[in-house]
Amino acid sequence: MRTSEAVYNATWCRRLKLTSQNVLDKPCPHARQTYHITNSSVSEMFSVALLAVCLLFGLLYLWYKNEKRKYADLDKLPGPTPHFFYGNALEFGNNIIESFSNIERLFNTYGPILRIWQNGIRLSVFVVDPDIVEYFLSSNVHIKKSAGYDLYQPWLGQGLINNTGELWRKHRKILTPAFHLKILEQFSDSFHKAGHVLIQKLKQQEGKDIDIYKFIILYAMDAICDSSMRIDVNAQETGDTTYIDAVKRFLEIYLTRFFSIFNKYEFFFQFAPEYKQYREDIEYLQSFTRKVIEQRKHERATNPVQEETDEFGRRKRKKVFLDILLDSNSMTDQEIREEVDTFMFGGHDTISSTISFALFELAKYPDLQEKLLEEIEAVVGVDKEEPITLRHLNDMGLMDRVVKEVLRLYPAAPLIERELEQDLILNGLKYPKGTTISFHFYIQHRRPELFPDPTKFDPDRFLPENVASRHTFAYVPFSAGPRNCIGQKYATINMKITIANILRNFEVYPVVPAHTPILANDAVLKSTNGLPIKLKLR
Ligand code: HEM
Repeated sequence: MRTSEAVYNATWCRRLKLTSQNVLDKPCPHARQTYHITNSSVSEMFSVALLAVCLLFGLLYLWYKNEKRKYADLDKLPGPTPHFFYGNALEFGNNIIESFSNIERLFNTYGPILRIWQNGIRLSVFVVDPDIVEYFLSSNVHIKKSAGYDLYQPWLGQGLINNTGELWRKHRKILTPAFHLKILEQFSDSFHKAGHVLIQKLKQQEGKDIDIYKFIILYAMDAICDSSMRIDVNAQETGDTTYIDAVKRFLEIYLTRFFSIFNKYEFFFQFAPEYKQYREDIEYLQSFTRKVIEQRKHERATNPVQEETDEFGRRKRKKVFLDILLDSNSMTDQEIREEVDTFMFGGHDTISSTISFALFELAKYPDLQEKLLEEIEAVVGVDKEEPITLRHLNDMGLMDRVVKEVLRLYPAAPLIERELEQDLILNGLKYPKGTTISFHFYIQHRRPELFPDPTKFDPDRFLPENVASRHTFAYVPFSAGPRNCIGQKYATINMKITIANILRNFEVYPVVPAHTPILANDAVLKSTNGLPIKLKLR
């Protein structure tokens, strides 16, 4: 026994009228008692802790079972065997090429509607069945985007692509007039102006193997900035790809995070090696937009007249997209910045990808090119400088079918998602609130049941008689229903004018040996190994 303890016990024994002799000669009852109290409190504490842990695990287990039970019906859908913790998250691979081809494999294995456990307790339904696609996309209730869209937020904030509910309704209402045909009509000037530079740049590439995407993306930057914000960024002249590169890196990380188990959470992702660059890119992209807005505000303040002339049409131009936001008076500076970022994102990459795929496909079909040229010349005339108007485009049936067929084979937005905000019963299955519905347009557009001989490039699929016999929701490159693409008309006009201008100036050839694109989805469908073609001046 230690001295201090003996003194302590002796004191207590005196108080209890025992002699120190008794205390010190015999085993002291208090000393024993003290020892026993310590021992039992540790074991008691241990038991309580154990009980608490068991209880916690028990509760977690019950919660896990309960969460899983919500999906009892949907779990009956075909799909790969899930792991209890990470579900089917490992099915997608580690990069955008793997995830793209793995999704195709899943549909080939399990059919047009399958279930994927995102983790142990959250389930997604993947669909390429037009009936189910119609049910969800045409709904006014199921308009909420899935949690995956939150990954856009660091860049796009609460812009139109991300937001939902009342905020979405308010912004959609403010923005819709910006895409009125009257406004779009003026945009053809911008497409011609930027297109003129594109043709000059392409002339310097005559006879060479070129990746056409690299030229079109700079063109699209000039076109979107001029048409919707009336700002000259001169991307084609300067060859400055800083903005484009930052978008590319952001989107690649976006899709990798989308399918990752941990990195989709900022808490984990902040430790990833690419995090610093990611943050710098976002800062660059947002400061670019802030500058554009400030520039426009300054111009409006110094030159309040809303009508301008330009070197091409000398037309009087009215409000553009950014003016409508600035005039709305019901949006904060941050909301305006987020919508401009959203339009920059929606407006340049999708269009560039589609125009590039169109030229890549047309290069393989010289007869089709000739027919298109005949159509263009019959409608617009043989003068290559004659601007193509919306009225001209209305008379170009073949061009319309070609662009539609390109978007069938290469839908620029190949995957979109919704998250259910309430329970529903569909085809006898309960879809609980929180279920993610994934629509895979790339796979759907290549289903042989919907498009026979699906890999064949055949614009005649869009002849009226062929369209009439198809499900209305078999072909949905711009989505459909209340949350369809607000930029659909803008995109179509831009793409048709650009393709027509290139065909008026060049014959397009494939490279030798033939090139097979390796496709991937980084939110926009891309060829990861480029889209090489050859041009010959007409
Ligand atoms: C080939 C070109 C394009 C394709 C294939 C395309 C496709 C789509 C698709 C499929 C959606 C639905 C997204 C979803 O539900 O998650 C969408 C939405 C959207 N698109 Fe496009 N898009 C294109 C061009 C454009 C352009 C040029 C702009 C803007 C100038 C634009 C702006 C938007 C916006 C803001 C939304 C969100 C609409 C909303 O939720 O209310 N898009 N687009």
